[in-house]
Amino acid sequence: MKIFRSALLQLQVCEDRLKNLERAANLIQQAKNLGANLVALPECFNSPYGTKFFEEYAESIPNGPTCDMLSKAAKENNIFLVGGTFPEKDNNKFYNTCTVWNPDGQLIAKYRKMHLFDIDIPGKITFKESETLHPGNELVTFDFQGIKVGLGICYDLRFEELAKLYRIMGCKLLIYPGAFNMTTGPIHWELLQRSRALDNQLYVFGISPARNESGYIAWGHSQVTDPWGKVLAQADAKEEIVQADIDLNECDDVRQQIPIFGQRRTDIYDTVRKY
Ligand SMILES: NC(=O)CC(=O)C(=O)O
Repeated sequence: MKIFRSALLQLQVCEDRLKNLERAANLIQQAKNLGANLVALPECFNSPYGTKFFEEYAESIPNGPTCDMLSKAAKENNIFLVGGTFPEKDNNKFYNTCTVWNPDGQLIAKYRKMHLFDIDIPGKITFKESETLHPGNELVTFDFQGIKVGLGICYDLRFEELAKLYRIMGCKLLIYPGAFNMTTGPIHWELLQRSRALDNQLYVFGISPARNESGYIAWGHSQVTDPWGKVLAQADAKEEIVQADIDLNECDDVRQQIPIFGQRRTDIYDTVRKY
């Protein structure tokens, strides 16, 4: 499918897991009513974003209320659903994990955040995901009706090598559920997505929770960027659905007209996956 409608769900997340799931299910249905066939949720959509919440809200995959909701919503609405992220528990370890569901409600991909968000900007923000989480060690793609889609989560956006490897693997779309904050969001969120899109000549989706009022405050501004690096659609801070019609001919056009991928000097440098 070369042209399809996508919907990014900038969900308002609260401390009540079941309310978050209900609200997400409702927005998914609204997205379907708008004609979307690829729908994506934000990072940490079943819980507030914070190391003190991860263990309490963690579920094993594919068992648990969050997977149940995602599977049912994908099936009932006959859509591909990128289930944002939620804390995963596996063998007493915790991960920040994205699941993807097909229109039959089957789990078709699972990606664990590879680069944990450990930063310290004095007087602004200190965050250490590695206090409770383990990183994932695998790149993950899925097939959306003939299109290869690569997955990353939030801080992963900052690592160009990951995006480049997905390009090398043949991706035309990268999807990043993410929750940037009020310090890094205004300066980096849009720029990073445009950079990944431009460098790799592919579409990039960034899906944030809506702005909340306390704790870790999400920047919002969920965004769709095209392979020219142009922002096609962007949310403000509140809950909303960002809808965009994606034309993959744009990827082919930019790749043909500015053929940088084949012009890389891989005799001098390269980006290599080590497993
Ligand atoms: N929350 C993240 O993982 C990343 C982030 O906010 C940033 O890179 O800035």
